[in-house]
Amino acid sequence: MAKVRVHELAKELGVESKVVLAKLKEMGEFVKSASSTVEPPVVKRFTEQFGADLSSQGAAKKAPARKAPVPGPAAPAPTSAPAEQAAPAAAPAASAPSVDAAAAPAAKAGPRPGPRPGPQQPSAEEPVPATSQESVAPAAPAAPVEPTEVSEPSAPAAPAASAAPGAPTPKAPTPAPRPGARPGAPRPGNNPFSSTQGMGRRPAPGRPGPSATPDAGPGDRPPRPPAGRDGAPGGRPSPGGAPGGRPGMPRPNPAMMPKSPAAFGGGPGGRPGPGRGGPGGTGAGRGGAPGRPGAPARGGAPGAGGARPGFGGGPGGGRPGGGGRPGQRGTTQGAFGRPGGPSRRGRKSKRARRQEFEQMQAPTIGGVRVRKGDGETVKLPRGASLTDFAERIGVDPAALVQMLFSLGEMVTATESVNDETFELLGDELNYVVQVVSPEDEDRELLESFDLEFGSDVGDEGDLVARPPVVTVMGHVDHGKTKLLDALRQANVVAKEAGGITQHIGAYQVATEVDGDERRITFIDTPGHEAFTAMRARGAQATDIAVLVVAADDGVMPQTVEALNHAKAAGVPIVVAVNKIDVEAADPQKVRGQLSEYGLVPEEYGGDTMFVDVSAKAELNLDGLLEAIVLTADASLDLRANPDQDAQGLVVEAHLDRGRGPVATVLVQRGTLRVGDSIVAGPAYGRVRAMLDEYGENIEAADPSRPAMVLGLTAVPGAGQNFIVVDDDRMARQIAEKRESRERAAMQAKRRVRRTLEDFMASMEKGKSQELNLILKGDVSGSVEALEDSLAKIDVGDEVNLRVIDRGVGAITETNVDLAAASDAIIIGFNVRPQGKATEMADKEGVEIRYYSVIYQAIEEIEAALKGMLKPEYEEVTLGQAEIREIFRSSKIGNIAGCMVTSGVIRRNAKARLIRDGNVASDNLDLSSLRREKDDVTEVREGFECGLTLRGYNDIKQGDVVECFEMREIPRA
Ligand SMILES: Nc1nc2c(ncn2[C@@H]2O[C@H](COP(=O)(O)OP(=O)(O)OP(=O)(O)O)[C@@H](O)[C@H]2O)c(=O)[nH]1
Repeated sequence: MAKVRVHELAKELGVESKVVLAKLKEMGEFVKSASSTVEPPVVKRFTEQFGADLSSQGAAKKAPARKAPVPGPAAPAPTSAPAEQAAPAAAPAASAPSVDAAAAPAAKAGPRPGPRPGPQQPSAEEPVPATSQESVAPAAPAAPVEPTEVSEPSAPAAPAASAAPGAPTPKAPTPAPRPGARPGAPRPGNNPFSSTQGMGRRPAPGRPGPSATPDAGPGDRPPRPPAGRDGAPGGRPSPGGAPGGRPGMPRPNPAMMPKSPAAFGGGPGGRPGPGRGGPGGTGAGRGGAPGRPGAPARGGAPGAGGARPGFGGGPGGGRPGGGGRPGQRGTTQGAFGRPGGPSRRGRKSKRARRQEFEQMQAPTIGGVRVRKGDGETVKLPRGASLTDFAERIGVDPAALVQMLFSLGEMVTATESVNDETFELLGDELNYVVQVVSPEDEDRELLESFDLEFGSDVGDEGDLVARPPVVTVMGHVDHGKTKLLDALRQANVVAKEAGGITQHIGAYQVATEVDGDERRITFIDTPGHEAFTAMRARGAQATDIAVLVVAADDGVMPQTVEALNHAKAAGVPIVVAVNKIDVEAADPQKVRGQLSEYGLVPEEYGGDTMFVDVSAKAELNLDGLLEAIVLTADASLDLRANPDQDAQGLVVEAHLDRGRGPVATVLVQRGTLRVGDSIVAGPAYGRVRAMLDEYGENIEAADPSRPAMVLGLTAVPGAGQNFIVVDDDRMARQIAEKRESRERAAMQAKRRVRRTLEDFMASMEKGKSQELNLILKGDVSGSVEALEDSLAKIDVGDEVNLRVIDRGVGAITETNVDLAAASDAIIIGFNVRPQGKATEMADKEGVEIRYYSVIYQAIEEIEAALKGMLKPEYEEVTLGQAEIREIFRSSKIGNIAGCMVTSGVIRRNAKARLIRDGNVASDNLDLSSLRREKDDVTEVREGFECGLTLRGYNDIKQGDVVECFEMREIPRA
């Protein structure tokens, strides 16, 4: 607040101006007269030191008057405003009258205050009663302060009590004692802030207080109106700053200025306490005495707040009784920003706190710190690598590698990791790792559209028998293809129709078994590779496997392999002992051999049907068909619901020039119809037309029926499932999601590989680079021609081209393996990949390039080689600037004040310093550039600028700074 004049201060304290003048002079303050102004800090100190005494003196004089008000509970009333404000708080606690009110707060506070204990309590009690009466008076001189407190309430109130009781005199005595006690506490006034306030206010009112003497009592001082407040609970409050506080505040007393929260109460709780107490005391002295004294006292006691202020004094303490309030006050103070400083905390926080947090979260395993999870689930596709896992949980793959190493497992970042290892890592890092197969992922995707693949809709009654789907497997050259061809011819229906003319990947034949026409569907792709590939995709198209064994050759490696695959898939086997037309045929031997593998012929008591046939001579083909039907009937329940949206598998697919994507699908359940919206793998569309194996259009395909579907947007992969959905939109959405997932998976694999390649290349090859190629062609002539032409490409010594393998024929998995191991690219000249080579190449990130024209291959490879050449650079001068002035900065170094004389000067460009026409220094970095006070990226000719050259200070007026940059020269 504003400055206060001596006479105002005197008035406030209820004494004569000369008294104040004298005291001020004692304090060493230079004051001339009653109208001299006193600075707030001085007022503060003054009130702290003499306020109590003076006010008590004053109070003494006015005592009478004071009392009046105080006493009655009514006290509050008069006070009105203050009282009211304080009232609320007080109310509760206050058991007693007005005064109590004040105390009340304290009371609550009490708890905390705890400190106060002993002494006070006693006193408190006494006081209490007094309190009730009110009054003020009390205050023993010395004690003054404390007494003021008033408290009343509960024990603690003690202090207050003293004051309060205040009944004038009588109380006084009591108070006295306590005072002592409290006082002990800190000297109230010491804390500049708190005290001040406390005192300040109180004083005023309390003046009386000072006198402690009850006698004088507030009454005397008429002015004391405040007393009223005091009396009223309100009074107290004021100190606290609490609402009540305000009231109290009225007093212009500079001391009150509290502003600083601290002032208020030092301790949160504190403030209230004391102050109030005081009040109580007050009434009379509202302050006066009480206030401060009390405060201090309490404060003291409590220790805590003690200091603070008088008022607040010890919150707890003070209030002895009531610590309760404190609470509140405390809060309030908090609001002010207590001590401390939030700011400081905030400043430090962000970074420091995050680090701390991460540290806490990061367990150290094997010396590596990796952030720990919260037990969340991480789904990984089967065969995922540590890099995949690291990406999902946002950590460095290298840390996981190191961590695993310390756990005893040596795994590279890109290597596929088994489920157990992920489980182990998950446990360590607090994640639940779920290895999800692509099929599971797809299932989830379909579920999100409320679709389910793989099960029939409806109940038993809806299921209808369907033909078995058969795959023919066996050793090389044992006659699989021949047999499939022969069986086509065996198709009774086909025979009538004139034979099958189309190969669509699967076909159906009809035969008669026990007089019934039975159909059988054959997958027209022999060999267990296709069968296995489908299974790898989670597709099981086959119901029965026909194992072809040449009677003249017997069981061979692939025979065993095939039967193992079939067994693993749980597919019943029918053995076709082929080539019985050959002389060397020994069908019995085959039976004997296979028995050793668990396939025991029925005639030997087993359950496997062996059928002797000749594909070439078309012998006993009907017998084989019958055996298939019988086996199906005996071991399988082949039924499906034909009345639902169709589902099934893609058996084969390709891009047809005229018809676009074409896919042969095998319906497994439901009926596929022209016009259906279908999604097959990442392809979708509406079935525009369907053809059967005869090349004829069909409108519908029921379970086990293969059909060639036209109308898809893309070519799906063999083994992928198809499903009919409600509309095209849903089909598109599902397909798009599948596609993006596949793309992401593929990119992830490739990305990893590239990174590794780059790393290895830089490590192993140093400056030179090498392009490894594997050449595959349709004929040896083309491969040689290609290699010769490549050898003639001249791109200098920096790049080496190396053909690490060459050969005739399809691109095989072996080729891909080698390419992956050597970071090579495979060039296919008029050849295509074989088997799973494409799939493997995708997985390994091996690039396969196909050509049918040699010069095109040469051209592209040459371009690739050039792309690998290190770029060449040339210097391009940007501009020059003349140094006109030099500004020296201890921080930045010498700053050149320049005028751009030509071109442009650009920040971060290169620069050279030219002095007297000679290059004084070259290849400098133009690290900062300014126009006026702004950082700029460039300054053009005719403008002034300030610039610095990183780490270079040897500049002089008249020097020229030439700015240039290096630009890449495109290769011819
Ligand atoms: N004598 C005789 N030769 C047969 C019979 N079945 C197949 N062959 C011949 O055996 C050879 C191999 O027949 P494929 O049908 O190509 O045998 P595959 O098992 O399909 O062979 P891959 O496709 O290489 O696995 C051909 O020359 C056929 O003509 C048969 O029943 N009797």
